[in-house]
Amino acid sequence: MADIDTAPRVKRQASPAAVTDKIRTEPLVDAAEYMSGFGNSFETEALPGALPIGRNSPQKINYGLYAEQLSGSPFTAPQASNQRSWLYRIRPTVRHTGRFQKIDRGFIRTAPERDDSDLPLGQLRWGPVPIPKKKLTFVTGLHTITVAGDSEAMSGMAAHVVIVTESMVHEHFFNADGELLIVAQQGALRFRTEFGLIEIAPGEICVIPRGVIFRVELVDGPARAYVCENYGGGFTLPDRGPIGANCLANPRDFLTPVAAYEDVEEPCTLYVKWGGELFKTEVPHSPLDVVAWHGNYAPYKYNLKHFSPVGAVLFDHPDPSIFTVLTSPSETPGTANIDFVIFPERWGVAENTFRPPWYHRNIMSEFMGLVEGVYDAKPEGFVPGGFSLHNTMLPHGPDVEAFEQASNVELKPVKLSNTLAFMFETRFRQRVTKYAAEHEARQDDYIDCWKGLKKHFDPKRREPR
Ligand SMILES: O=C(O)Cc1cc(O)ccc1O
Ligand SMILES: [Fe+2]
Repeated sequence: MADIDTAPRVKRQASPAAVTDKIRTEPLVDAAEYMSGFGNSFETEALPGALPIGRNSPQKINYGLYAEQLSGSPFTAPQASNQRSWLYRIRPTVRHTGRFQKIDRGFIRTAPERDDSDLPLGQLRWGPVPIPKKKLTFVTGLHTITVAGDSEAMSGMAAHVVIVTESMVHEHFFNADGELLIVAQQGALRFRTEFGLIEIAPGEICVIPRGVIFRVELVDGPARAYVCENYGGGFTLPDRGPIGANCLANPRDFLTPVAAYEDVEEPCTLYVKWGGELFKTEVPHSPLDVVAWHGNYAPYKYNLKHFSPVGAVLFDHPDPSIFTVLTSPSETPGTANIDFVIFPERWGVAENTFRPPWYHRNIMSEFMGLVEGVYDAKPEGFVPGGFSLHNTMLPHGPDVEAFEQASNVELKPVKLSNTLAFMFETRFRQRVTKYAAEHEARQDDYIDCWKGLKKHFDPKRREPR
């Protein structure tokens, strides 16, 4: 039996999740509650009757709330990609921002800047970035590893590693440069957002759309996560083509929080990433004051255990696109701005097949991370919390050990267990930041993992068909 969480995940009775005196650092008693579905038009209210019925913007709103629209696509985007939500809140967001002050952006970088280092072109791999003793929040702990494309043109991405050792208290953040896909690797994270509460643990992901205000708290100790910042079209489910209506990531397994607000009159700092710079603004109250909302532009989470992989059931190794969880499309059909691809537990059954990834060169660039376990192409050196970069057109594939093993092993059905790797794959080159280039976790000897691949060529050798 696959180890699948069968407990109900969606509590349908939304209880008012209000906090009225101070900002919480403990989970709400009745912690996260979610609604199921991907890209739905959701509606949720933390106080009964807070949502106007049949209209968005009546003259007066129950409880004295303000109505505000948050647009995730141009007003006139085609129906299928049109995204917006209506938020009914204690104060409009314009009251949650004062004058902005530019501050040090730390290790955050944004395309298209070249954060020059002397690192020559090459296949690259890093061990895990250690979790230090010093205090790092979700904002100060963001370390950019690669940038790709052009955030000004709203295309491309950045790959970051975030290390969190401290909860944000009286601090909030929004990113105007892109949406954030967070892949929890070590330790759980609680996202208190304008739209409600999301908790993720290793093996789970969440997506915070561009512009959504949130703060991040620790749940059970320090945390490390990978973050894909998507400057382009919002992540969506890939078309399944001939696979049909089911498998891969199913819409019902995506969870969006129910409304939860706090009515807190205490000084708060709002950090904003805008145009590659970091700003802050101070206001005397919490911005997480949305009592009700409806719409299809909202954060969501997904447990990667619910991904149903489809693969080769007789022979050969399919392209990794078969394992796409989410895709950020570009204007060119079939050419993703980003594909978020996972390599989860699965069975290997293909006959007369070299089962690990083939040796290859790819026009797309591949940033990979490992949440847990072992990746079949790299049994050594690619460790949980680490990451690798195989850039546009750079050759790569299984290391010597994986090649020897897969070339000689008896091909019985084998369960690949204890493994969860992923890839942020983009159509753009990924530029390595100075921080990543100079980091001591970078494995200078990475390319030696292929050094032992020997010449086996023999013009007289024939394999049985
Ligand atoms: O390079 C990698 O390890 C990722 C990858 C996996 C796979 O099964 C096929 C192609 C590919 O790029
Ligand atoms: Fe690859």
